[in-house]
Parts: sequence; C-alpha cells; structure tokens
Amino acid sequence: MVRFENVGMRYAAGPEVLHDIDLDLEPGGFFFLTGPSGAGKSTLLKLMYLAERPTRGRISLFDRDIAGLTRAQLPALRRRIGVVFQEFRLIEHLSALDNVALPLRIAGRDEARVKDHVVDLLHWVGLADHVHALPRELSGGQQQRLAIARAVISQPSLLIADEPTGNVDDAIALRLLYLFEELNRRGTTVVIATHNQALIERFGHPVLHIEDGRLERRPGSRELA
Ligand SMILES: Nc1ncnc2c1ncn2[C@@H]1O[C@H](COP(=O)(O)OP(=O)(O)OP(=O)(O)O)[C@@H](O)[C@H]1O
Repeated sequence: MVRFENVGMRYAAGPEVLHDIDLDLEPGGFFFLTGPSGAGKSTLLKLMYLAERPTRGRISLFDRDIAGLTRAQLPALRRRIGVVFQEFRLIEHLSALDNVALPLRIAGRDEARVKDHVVDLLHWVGLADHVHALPRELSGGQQQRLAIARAVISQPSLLIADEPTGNVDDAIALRLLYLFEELNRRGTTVVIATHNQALIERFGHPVLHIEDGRLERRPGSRELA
C-alpha cells in the first residue's frame, strides 16, 4: 500500500529532515504517527500524499513506484488518497455542503444522491446545524470536522490526517476516531499524526514514531494482546 525504501528528504539547500526511512504499511492497516514537534511527521505525510518528492530512496504507493509516474498519471493516484491538512484548506466561498460535495461532483456522481450522502456525513461529524454555513462562520473545531468530512466522503483507499483532533474536545476526538475506524473497516488504510497519547492507548493501533528524522515502528496494544 505504502512503501518507503531508504528514503531521505531535505527542503532545498537545508539539512536532511528525514533519514533512511524504511516503511511498509499493509493495506487495510490503521497507524498512528507520533513524534516531537519538528521531528518530521508532516514531511513524511507530504511524501505519502505526493506533495513532496524524496531527495533519495524509493516510494511506492498502491504498488507503483512514484518516480515512474507521469504528470498525467498523478491526479488519478491522488484521487485515491484523502487528506486532512493541518490548516484545513477549505474553499472559503463554498458552503459546508458544497465543500464536502466537491470531490463527488468532480467525480461526476449522481447529484440527487450527492446531497443526501453529504448531509448524512455532516450529521455524523456533528455539523447537522451548519450544512449551509461558510467556513468562516464555523469555529476552528467545526472547520476541522468539515475538512475531515471532505477527506472521507469518497471512501479513499488511503486516508492521511495531520493532527485531525488538534482543535476538538475529547468527546468529538473520540467520535472522529470512531469515524476513521468505520472507514478503516470498509477497507481504507488510515494514517493519523497525533500528539494525543490517550487516543493512541485507547485505540491500540501500531505507532510510527519519528524522532530527529528517524522512524521506528512500534506495535500497538491490540497487536500485543
Ligand atoms: N517547507 C519547508 N521548508 C524548509 N524546511 C521545512 C519545511 N517544512 C518543514 N521544514 C523543516 O523540516 C523539519 C520537520 O518539519 P515537519 O513539519 O515535518 O515536523 P512535524 O513533526 O510535523 O512538526 P509539528 O508536530 O510541529 O507539526 C523541521 O525542522 C522544519 O523546520
């Protein structure tokens, strides 16, 4: 699903920020990504969702070496990846409903079903009363839930989320984790960067831990049980 072989990454002429990363994420897995601020978590995720290219080493996604992809092949691959960005990246002039519907409309889905599907999901993430709100009319936590709804609406093969529970209270963080688990049960591989140790322990999934640009995979409590 996601494979890194001896990957190194530096930004422009700066120092290397990821070193010798070897990683093999099984399809259908659920992984937490942890590590201190500045350790390289977002950089690793950017490599996974093809926003950055590695400086060295090899990355394969869905069994394809990304170095061999043409520009024309990239959009189809990207459509299989749902991303929740740290800074949300919502479209400011579109309502909550239209933000979430956008990926389905781009994919040409039947408009009559798009609306029901989106409203259901907005309900699920606790935004039932804000279906027609613009992003700026929502709180930080509500915008985050909207960004999550947009990332999961197309049931991507791979969901990548950078601190998706950073701006929400504990009850909502739990609910979001259940939503990710439901998506995972339906076949989506999930990678979530988080500092929330309580959630990591509660859900017991394996942990990818980065420190000083080096990655270590630790078994989750479920695997050890
Ligand atoms: N666009 C960029 N240009 C230059 N250096 C960058 C860029 N983005 C990140 N870095 C550097 O790469 C290193 C890793 O940053 P990264 O954002 O991946 O860390 P992080 O673990 O996600 O941190 P946080 O938990 O604070 O979000 C840091 O030293 C950072 O300064």
